[in-house]
Amino acid sequence: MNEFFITATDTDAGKTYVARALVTALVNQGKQVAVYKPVSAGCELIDGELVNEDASLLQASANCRQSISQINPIAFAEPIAPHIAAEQLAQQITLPEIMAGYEQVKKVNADVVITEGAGGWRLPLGQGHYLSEFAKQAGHKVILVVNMKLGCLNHAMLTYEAIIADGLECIGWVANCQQDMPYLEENIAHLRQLLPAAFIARLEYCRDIDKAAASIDTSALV
Ligand SMILES: Nc1ncnc2c1ncn2[C@@H]1O[C@H](COP(=O)(O)OP(=O)(O)OP(=O)(O)O)[C@@H](O)[C@H]1O
Ligand SMILES: C[C@H](N)[C@H](N)CCCCCC(=O)O
Ligand SMILES: [Mg+2]
Repeated sequence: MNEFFITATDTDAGKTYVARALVTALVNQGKQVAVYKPVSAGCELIDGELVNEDASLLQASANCRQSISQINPIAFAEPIAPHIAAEQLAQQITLPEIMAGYEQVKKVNADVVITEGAGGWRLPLGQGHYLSEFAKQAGHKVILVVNMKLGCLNHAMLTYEAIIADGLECIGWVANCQQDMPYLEENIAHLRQLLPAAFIARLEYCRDIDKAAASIDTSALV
């Protein structure tokens, strides 16, 4: 089983978008693909269950018939930093809970599991822990989504450095070009030189996820 963790330069950078495109590309190659979104904040209450949009979108792209609660075991209603949402409810987000949720996902026996983080690499869980520790404990390979906008060079480099300093492998990065950026080509060219990871995709603004999927080079993932 191949296991990947999607992180990004920031929240709203395109992790879910890239994860959906990647899942779609792998499903189109005939793979069984499962998904995991361990922690979410920003949910709708549907039939008594907190449903996060990322989890629903990932569920719709994947092909392992997972429930929303299996995909996203830790969910908070408010769209805020998850550990603050937990604090407000006098709850704690713990790594064992996140690992236990992942054990359930592994039982699906998929060929590939794509996990989407929340926020950026160093997302706090509270009590001095971070979501990056889950990626490390689970031994995931990391894919970095760079939201192409002014300031992304610094964010991309710092994120890459933190992934490596944590002892994980960053196997690839995606340039997510969802907005106009002056000198976009130059910025991408510099990142290709600066980031020692495979350039997996350049994604333009596009609402058609199948088109985005077709732009992904999955060869670095095998
Ligand atoms: N290349 C793109 N083309 C069109 N829309 C995009 C693209 N990239 C991202 N978006 C849209 O931008 C918004 C933010 O992207 P997304 O939800 O994937 O970010 P995220 O990193 O997953 O955020 P979060 O930290 O909340 O999980 C979404 O509405 C998404 O559909
Ligand atoms: C609500 C938002 N869309 C994400 N789900 C959570 C982003 C948390 C970011 C925390 C931080 O690093 O400041
Ligand atoms: Mg997301």
